[in-house]
Amino acid sequence: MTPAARLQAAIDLLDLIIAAARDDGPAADTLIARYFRDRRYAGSKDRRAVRDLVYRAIRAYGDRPESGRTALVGIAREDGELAALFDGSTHGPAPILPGEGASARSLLPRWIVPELAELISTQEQAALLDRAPLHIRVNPLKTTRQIVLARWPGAQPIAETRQGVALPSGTDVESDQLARDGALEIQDAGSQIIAQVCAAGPGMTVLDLCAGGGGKTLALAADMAGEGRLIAADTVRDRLARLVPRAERAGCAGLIETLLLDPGRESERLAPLDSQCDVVLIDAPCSGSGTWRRNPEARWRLTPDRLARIAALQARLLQVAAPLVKPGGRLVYAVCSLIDREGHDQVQQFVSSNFLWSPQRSTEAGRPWGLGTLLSPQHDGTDGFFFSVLEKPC
Ligand SMILES: C[S@@+](CC[C@H](N)C(=O)[O-])C[C@H]1O[C@@H](n2cnc3c(N)ncnc32)[C@H](O)[C@@H]1O
Repeated sequence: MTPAARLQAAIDLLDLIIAAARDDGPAADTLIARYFRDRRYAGSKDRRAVRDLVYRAIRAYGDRPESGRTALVGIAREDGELAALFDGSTHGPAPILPGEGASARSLLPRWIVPELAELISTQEQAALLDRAPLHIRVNPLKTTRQIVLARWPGAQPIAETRQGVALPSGTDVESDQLARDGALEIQDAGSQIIAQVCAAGPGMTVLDLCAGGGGKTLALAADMAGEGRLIAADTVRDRLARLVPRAERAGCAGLIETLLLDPGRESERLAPLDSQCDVVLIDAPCSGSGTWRRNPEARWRLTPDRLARIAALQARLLQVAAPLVKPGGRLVYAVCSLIDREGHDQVQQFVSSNFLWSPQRSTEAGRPWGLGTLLSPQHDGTDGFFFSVLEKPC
């Protein structure tokens, strides 16, 4: 492919990605893979160049661009070499017309900025799109942090985590024997801290209400050292199915029960756990604004309506979870988001109608924010999270 043809391919792909973001369609990576499956003439260099252009555009715009062309014309305005590729050649894009519309750069969707926690400075907002570090969690059921630290030059323990290790970016973790044996998992330090503040221990009954593929479930299982009852619940069968082989590899399958919930009827299925749980973790479905550095395209999918629906679900999940905690037990509420409506305000609202529950400060990590803690990429080197630990009255 000529450089101009690669640019046209990026424009076409961005059109598909923009439409999918608007209509809740497939993720950018899926669309890119499909696009090249149908274009076998594109070699690996072509694919890499097109993908780089697509992601450059995705990172450049917080608001969904009008089209692939307006997105790349916007970038071409700052990059003469790219502008020269709008050359009207056979497979290339038409020349840029004088006064042609171009998308305006922004880091975050404009409407979201006033929704972010006040603590998040403009610099921190920019850091939400920085490159994410590579963090792993060592599985103490299989190995030790010392062994893992010795495995890779440049590996560093992560402060505030018991089992976290930061690795140089690009380290091939997934094909390493330790990963294949379930001795480590790729997991952001923020997620590790949230699992830690649950303070799960041997012999406890623990419910992971939104367990998904089980990232935090596995960390809870390790803290329980294989003893007790750990229920991993979710409304999506495929996500829970992914947890099973991971738990087997991690050596904790015997501890974990999976429980598929019916959306809207969660309480019926969970009734046998009424007042039984030492810990309930709600790792709530959220906008994901704290993980936009890993998934920048998600900025184009979030709308005010969608945020309102997510916030309503989060409030309902707090109501579902509260009766399941035993007197003196803990409810841990977490979102990978820095939007107050999803974190700070949810807990405030919960405690105002459940005023005997007491918020606990259970880690030195992050900054106190309302009745919980905020973690952010710039301040803490983690993804962005809000979490709160609430103790049920005895
Ligand atoms: C933030 S993700 C969980 C990530 C997971 N805890 C981990 O650490 O890998 C939120 C999860 O909530 C689940 N979910 C959505 N609605 C739910 C509901 N009504 N009840 C329980 N889980 C729900 C989603 O399917 C999704 O897996």
